[in-house]
Amino acid sequence: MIELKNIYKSYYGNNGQTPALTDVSLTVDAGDFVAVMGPSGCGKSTLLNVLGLLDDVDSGQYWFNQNELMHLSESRKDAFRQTHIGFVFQGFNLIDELSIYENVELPLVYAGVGSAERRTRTEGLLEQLSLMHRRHYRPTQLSGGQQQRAAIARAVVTKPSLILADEPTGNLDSTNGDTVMRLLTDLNEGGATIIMVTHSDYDALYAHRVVRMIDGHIL
Ligand SMILES: Nc1ncnc2c1ncn2[C@@H]1O[C@H](COP(=O)(O)OP(=O)(O)OP(=O)(O)O)[C@@H](O)[C@H]1O
Repeated sequence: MIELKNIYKSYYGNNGQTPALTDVSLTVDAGDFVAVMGPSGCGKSTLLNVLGLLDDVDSGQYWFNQNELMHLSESRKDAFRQTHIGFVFQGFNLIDELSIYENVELPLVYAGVGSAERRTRTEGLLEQLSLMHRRHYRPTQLSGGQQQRAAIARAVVTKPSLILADEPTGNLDSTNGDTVMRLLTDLNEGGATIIMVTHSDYDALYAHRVVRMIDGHIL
């Protein structure tokens, strides 16, 4: 499903060049559940951003179902991301001005899904994640676990084939963390491919395999 070939990526700024990924190659099959682990600064988030088409690379190829993506125009990358990829960010990235319902529904609005279907899917997920009773609340009025569940609902409401999760339990206690990991497991069993960055050996047990990084390399 996914093949990264010889990816190099540096950040360029006032402090000169900072290499973040050095000759990274990675193959992920459809239906896999991969945990990416490694010390702080080794390039995990950069790798996830590259996989999510949020970051350009200096060189290398990104194949997704036989299509090379790095050469696409920005608008085609946007369209690809909307259709195929769901992101779960560490800091939730929910929009404070919108209700939980509106946050979860938003990707469907962008995708041009009709209102009846939007409602069915949004309510279905909110129900499944025990958030229906909080659907009119703003994100800041929810607990950390509820916010993370809402962020996952938003990430998966378009039924993406690839879910990218950056430390999805990072801000949660163990009970909420388990709920989130079980939810990711359910989505994986439903056919979604998952790539998850984590510092937690416990969370990595939910994955089928662990990819270890150090200094911008995959070991
Ligand atoms: N915007 C940026 N500008 C310059 N350097 C950056 C930028 N973002 C990341 N880096 C550098 O790139 C390297 C990889 O960073 P990255 O965030 O991918 O690491 P990480 O493994 O996700 O770390 P952590 O576990 O602490 O989140 C680090 O050396 C970091 O300092």
